[in-house]
Amino acid sequence: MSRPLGVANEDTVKLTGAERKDVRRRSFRLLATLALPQKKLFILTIVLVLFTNAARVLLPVLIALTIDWTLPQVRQGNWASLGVTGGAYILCAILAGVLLSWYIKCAARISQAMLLDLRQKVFRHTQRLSLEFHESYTSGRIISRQTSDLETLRELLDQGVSELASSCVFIIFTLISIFALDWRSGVVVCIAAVPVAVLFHWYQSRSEVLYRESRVVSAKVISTFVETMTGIRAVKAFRRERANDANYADIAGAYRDNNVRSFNLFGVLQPGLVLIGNLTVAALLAYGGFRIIDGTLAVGVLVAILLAAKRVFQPMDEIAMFYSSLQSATAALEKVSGLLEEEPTVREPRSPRSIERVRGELVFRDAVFGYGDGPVVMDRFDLAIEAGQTVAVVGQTGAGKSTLAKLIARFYDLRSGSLELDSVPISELSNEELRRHVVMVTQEAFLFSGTVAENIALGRPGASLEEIHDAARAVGAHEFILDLPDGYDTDVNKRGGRVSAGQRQLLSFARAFLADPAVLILDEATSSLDIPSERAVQHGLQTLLGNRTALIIAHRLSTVQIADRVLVVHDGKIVEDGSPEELIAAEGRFAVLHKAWLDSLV
Ligand SMILES: Nc1ncnc2c1ncn2[C@@H]1O[C@H](COP(=O)(O)OP(=O)(O)OP(=O)(O)O)[C@@H](O)[C@H]1O
Repeated sequence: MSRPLGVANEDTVKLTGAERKDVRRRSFRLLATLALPQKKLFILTIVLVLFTNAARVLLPVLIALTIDWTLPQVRQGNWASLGVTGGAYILCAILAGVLLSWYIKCAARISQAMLLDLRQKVFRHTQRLSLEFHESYTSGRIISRQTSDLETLRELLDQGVSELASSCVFIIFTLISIFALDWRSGVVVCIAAVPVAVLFHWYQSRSEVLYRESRVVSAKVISTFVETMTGIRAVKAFRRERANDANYADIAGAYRDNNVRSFNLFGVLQPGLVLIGNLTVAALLAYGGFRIIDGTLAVGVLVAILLAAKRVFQPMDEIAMFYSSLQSATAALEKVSGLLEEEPTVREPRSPRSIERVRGELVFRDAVFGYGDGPVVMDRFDLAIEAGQTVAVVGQTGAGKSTLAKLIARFYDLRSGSLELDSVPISELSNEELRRHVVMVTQEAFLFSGTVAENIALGRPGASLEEIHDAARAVGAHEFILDLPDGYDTDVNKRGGRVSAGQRQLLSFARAFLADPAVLILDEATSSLDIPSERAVQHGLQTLLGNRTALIIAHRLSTVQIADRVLVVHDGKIVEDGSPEELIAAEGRFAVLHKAWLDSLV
């Protein structure tokens, strides 16, 4: 039987005994790592809970004392006894209030610190996970882990835990006080614990599956929403609105049904507890009444016992609520801990090597690669690219051009064989060093929120404004940047700051220029541009390439003209390799592509 590692069994609602044990163990381990740094505050909170509840429990005992001892004393003229019990009562009431307020503050500090820690852990960890993980685990799911699951945990930690601790201590103290007043009545209250335990067990076994299902369905609601909105252009282009509405209504309906079933279950638990509570008080009253007639119980004691018994069942309501949010939060914790258990497939080397003077020579040897467990995309691949060479990679769609680029950038690791940069396997370089030597400019030319200058500076954090301007000038982006509303300080996400696809491309060239890597990869980098814009960026491109090693993946053969060498890739293999002129003369695949391109220009 396989262990439900990471997010593997995330959508399974009914787990086997062993799976359930594993999932619970990792959830509580996570909770423990979050709680551990709050150790001192926890101890203080426990002490406060004990004292607050001791003060609260003393109140009905003091009432019993007043009825059975103080009143007869006052009748005999001893007014000082009233001062003693009255003063003690006021003192206990004030103490209970002050300690309660302190305790609430401590509990809130603990829960907020734990949540902050968890939120950061989830963010940091999901960022660290490899591309392979993100390609199968949709962003919608991650958003649901980060929002709805953490929100469920927040509800539990914010109110649930503190109320549970307080309620339990209160119940125990109250029970002790009942035993102290009259042990026989204490036994009656304890008997009532049997149906309470049966009811909780019934609720727990049914709600566990329901709450796990709730997490799965809630993640689906969020994922569907996020994916529809991210693909809103395609939705509109293909008129998917109506079909999406129906799909969303089904998923949201399933979530509603799940919630209704949870409420129905809770609707049995809560009134069940109230009923048991009322029956116990009635039993105590009947039993106590007979004993007053017998003369074996004082009236004041019975009043205090009844007050205390009512108070034993009062927090049951809160415990029921807590139990419900505990079940929900446990299901959420199962999912979040699963996500945190995932390991990046592309790992940092334990003892990284370093390249002293990087030249930019790339060598694939007997490289085998496939995505995840999928089919082999590159089989026993060999390729050597000299330092400083500009290599264009062409080939049909799906031939493996982008895969080649992504392997050099180490977005994925090879299944076997090696890929070396200046004779050092790239998997032995630290991520930081590899990113310094190899920069990839992608088609999307993603801009982060912030100013134009900040976006260029990403290429080399800490670069001066002068260096940023020089980089923009070098690739021909300076002029259009100056025309933006605030020049280099223009916010790229604000109205007026939005730039065209070609301008975005130039900004990413400037970023890469500033980074000054030894190896530059341009994956379809100019394909989103129209012919005039492409001409405009050609100059920038030439400057950018300079003397570095460059791998250009281009559908448009105009870019190929600036290459020293052309590789034609087919089915993950290099089928032609030579200078553009040689390949045209050889009349192979490249010559056909080249002719078709020339014809298209006419
Ligand atoms: N993330 C992925 N997961 C699984 N298979 C993938 C992934 N990306 C690409 N592939 C597969 O790998 C093969 C090579 O794809 P690749 O993207 O490298 O081709 P390409 O030559 O760049 O194509 P195009 O010119 O259309 O971008 C294809 O069969 C493709 O289906």
